[in-house]
Amino acid sequence: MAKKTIEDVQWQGKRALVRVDFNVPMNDALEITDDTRIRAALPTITYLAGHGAKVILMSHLGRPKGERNEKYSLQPVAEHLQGLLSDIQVSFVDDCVGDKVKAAVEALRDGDVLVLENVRFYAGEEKNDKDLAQAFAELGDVFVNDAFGTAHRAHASTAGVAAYLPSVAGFLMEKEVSIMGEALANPKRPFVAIIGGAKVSDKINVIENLLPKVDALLIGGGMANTFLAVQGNDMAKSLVEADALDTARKLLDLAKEHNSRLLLPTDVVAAKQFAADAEYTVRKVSELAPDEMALDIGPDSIKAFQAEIKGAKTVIWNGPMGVFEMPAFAKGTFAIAEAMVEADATTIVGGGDSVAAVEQAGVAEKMSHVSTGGGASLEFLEGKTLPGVAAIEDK
Ligand SMILES: Nc1ncnc2c1ncn2[C@@H]1O[C@H](COP(=O)(O)OP(=O)(O)OP(=O)(O)O)[C@@H](O)[C@H]1O
Ligand SMILES: O=C(O)[C@H](O)COP(=O)(O)O
Repeated sequence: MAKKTIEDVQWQGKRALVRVDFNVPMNDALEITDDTRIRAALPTITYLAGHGAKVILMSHLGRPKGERNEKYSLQPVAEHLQGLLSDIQVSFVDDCVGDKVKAAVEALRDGDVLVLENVRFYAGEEKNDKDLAQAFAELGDVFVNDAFGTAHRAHASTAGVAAYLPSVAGFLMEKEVSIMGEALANPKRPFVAIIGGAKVSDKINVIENLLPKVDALLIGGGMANTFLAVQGNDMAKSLVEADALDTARKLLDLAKEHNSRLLLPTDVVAAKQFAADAEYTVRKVSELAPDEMALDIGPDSIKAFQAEIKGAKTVIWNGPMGVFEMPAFAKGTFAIAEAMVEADATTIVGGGDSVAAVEQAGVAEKMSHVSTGGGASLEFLEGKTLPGVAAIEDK
């Protein structure tokens, strides 16, 4: 990528102020239930420590609304990080600015790691407050942004601080932006995108941005119902967004305009109740009974989608094909994941439920890239410039 990275800096003895995205899920006992985001930051942390930097990590956790709240403390995350980094000394300080934090930074030896308390305990963080950004900047010599998952937020610790320090990307940020950026700007073809999830309205901009670029766009999940309704199918009790019918029509026209093939399901798995134990049956999309709803793509659609994926050289996927939380309606989603694993292609899974699905299927390691960003990867696929990326210096 055309941005400076941690490899462009001489680190020995310098203070690396690193924004990471340690916004990890936790249970009521404050145990981390998925540490993917912490592990994803390790290459940057070990590189910096290994090159003699004093490593100062800042992150948000949850949405504490500008107030200190122990439920959102990063202390358990710091402890978990120490468990992952047995050769490196990791300490924690229960604030993220001020004299106590400055003293903790002073006490660091080259190669040590310090985790600061949640930056969202200060209201200025989300307001991108200049004073807070400056207070962060005083803690480091160079700012490293490795928080791709938060790069769509213009906050004091993601964007504001970059005005006061030399700013470079960490390895995770570099990987996310270069793999997804390259796929969008210069894809190996055929380029196939698969979009699913509940609503068309959440993904309009993604579809608009992808249609001119892709060779084929496969649409599944609840959002496909709205397109199928526009095409004259009676979707019965299925989730259809009445407000998005015009939009769906325009997107179908846009596909024609760009000569991109837009594939919709031809059959679905239908049930009478939205329930895990509901009886289900396979129906052509034109043959739903009045009391049925479509909850997954059907076997013919799976075959058609798989054939597209099999022939592709680049595949990007965002959003499940059905209600994958219920095993009866998860086959379409898992079949897409399997097809991507088998394809001889660059395979990218962007954000949210599709990432959960590839993890459940145990195939995350077999994809070229699984993004650590939910909202951030969606905005990236929309073609937006992410403030956290824009703030990093160009090469
Ligand atoms: N046919 C369907 N009918 C109703 N709900 C559906 C259908 N297909 C998928 N869903 C639901 O859509 C939800 C996922 O939609 P969403 O748009 O949030 O996905 P996503 O792109 O992965 O988003 P996020 O990043 O917010 O997780 C899942 O909970 C799934 O059960
Ligand atoms: O989990 C995420 O998507 C990021 O950490 C950003 O969190 P936010 O939506 O609370 O800003």
